[in-house]
Amino acid sequence: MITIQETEIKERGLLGVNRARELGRPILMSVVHKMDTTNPLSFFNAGKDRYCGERFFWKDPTNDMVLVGLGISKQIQSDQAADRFFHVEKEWKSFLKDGFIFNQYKVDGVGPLMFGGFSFDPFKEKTELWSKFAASLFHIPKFLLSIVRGETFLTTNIIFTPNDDLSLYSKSLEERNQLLDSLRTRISTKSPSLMRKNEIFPERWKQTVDGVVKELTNGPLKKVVLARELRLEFSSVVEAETVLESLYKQQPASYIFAFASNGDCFIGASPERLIKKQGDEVYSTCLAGSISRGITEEEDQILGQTLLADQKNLIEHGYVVEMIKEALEQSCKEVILPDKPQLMKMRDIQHLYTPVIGKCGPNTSLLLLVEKLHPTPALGGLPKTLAVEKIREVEELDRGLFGGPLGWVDYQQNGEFAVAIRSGLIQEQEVSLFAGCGVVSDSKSEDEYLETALKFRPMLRALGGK
Ligand SMILES: C=C(O[C@H]1C=CC=C(C(=O)O)[C@@H]1O)C(=O)O
Ligand SMILES: [Mg+2]
Repeated sequence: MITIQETEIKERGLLGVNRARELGRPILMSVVHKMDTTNPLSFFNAGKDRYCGERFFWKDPTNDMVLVGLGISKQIQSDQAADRFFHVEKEWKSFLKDGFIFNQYKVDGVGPLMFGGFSFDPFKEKTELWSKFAASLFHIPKFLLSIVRGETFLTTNIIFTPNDDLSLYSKSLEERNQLLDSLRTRISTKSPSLMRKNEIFPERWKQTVDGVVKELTNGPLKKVVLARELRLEFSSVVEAETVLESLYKQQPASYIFAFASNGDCFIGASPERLIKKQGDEVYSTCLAGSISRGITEEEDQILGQTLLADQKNLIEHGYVVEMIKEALEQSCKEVILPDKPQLMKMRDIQHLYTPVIGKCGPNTSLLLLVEKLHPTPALGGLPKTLAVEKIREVEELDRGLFGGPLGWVDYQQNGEFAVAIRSGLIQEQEVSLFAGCGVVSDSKSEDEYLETALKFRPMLRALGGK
């Protein structure tokens, strides 16, 4: 329980009202409190009725940062393609300007923070599938639960407009108390049954892979990542909280995310970091090259060793390392990475993995780094622009947020973005799953097809399918 003094209500209410009137525009007031340990899934569930299409969830693989947002106090959204990263950053900074932030904790991920993502390719024609999400979409929640390295905080964001009066502050606190009172609410854990599985044109997809392979042998394209969709139909509405709970249990080493917008929910468990910024340090990940897990420990090790020595996968991985290193060297004083990949083992799949650390200036923009990196050749290809154009031309899928940068930025401009893969889009009784694979000149379309099937598995399991 958070106790509030009467004087705080009056003083802060007055501050907000006065400044909004003085400046003649909306003003943010953000208040941070420390809380007792709270289950993040219960917090997400507590928002089910009141904030249904206005929720997000984020957990990083180390469990250092869990974020749950309920309600929307401000939305930054645009379908404009040009300079989209710059525009989001500009709007974020102008939203923070002249606001009041009551935060005594020097911890990243608390206080005002925006969560959201960018579509994979804003120049690709948008289809009905992604109609509920703007191509650049960020939410600044009304209430943010942050669990940072084991400590729990609650941020309440209030927007004072010139027409508001003192009572806005106390109303917001009332709403918060109601929310905290409903934390114990349990949701039904009954999963709907999977009725139909529809692979979207698998044979045509393989032909597209074959066509791209032919082009790769003649250059200048070296790698193109091609993705496909699996559309699922269930016996009743699929609840994001049930899927989230399953992903949380089944994929502890992944980023777990859910992002609801206008009734649809983009959800997944991605192993891939795009970029994390903490002060003047940045961290990225090269992840590309895949093989299945073994049933026995021995088989698993043999598969891992096979992957580490496989030329096709080493080339596929090497392109990602080359590009990320080069992109970070443009913004960082120092970039450190091992000279050989190691293995990252997830529940269904193992990957070639090279971690990258960079030292940048304290004022380096996180979104500028996102712009430089996205898409890495793990999702786009090499050379970057040509590969994205090729995908736009030959891929039938509207990727939307799949494969794009998804994550958060706090008011100190720290934050983290994952590459939104191993993911799906929940649309009431139906769900689309997405998976891609790196196509290089040695690729065989049948193998790539099987690799994408493996990548559907984490989401399929979480949905109760096989
Ligand atoms: C594009 C995906 O995975 C990427 C990340 C790791 C390994 C990959 C690969 O081996 O092809 C992909 O580049 C996906 O999961 O949809
Ligand atoms: Mg691959």
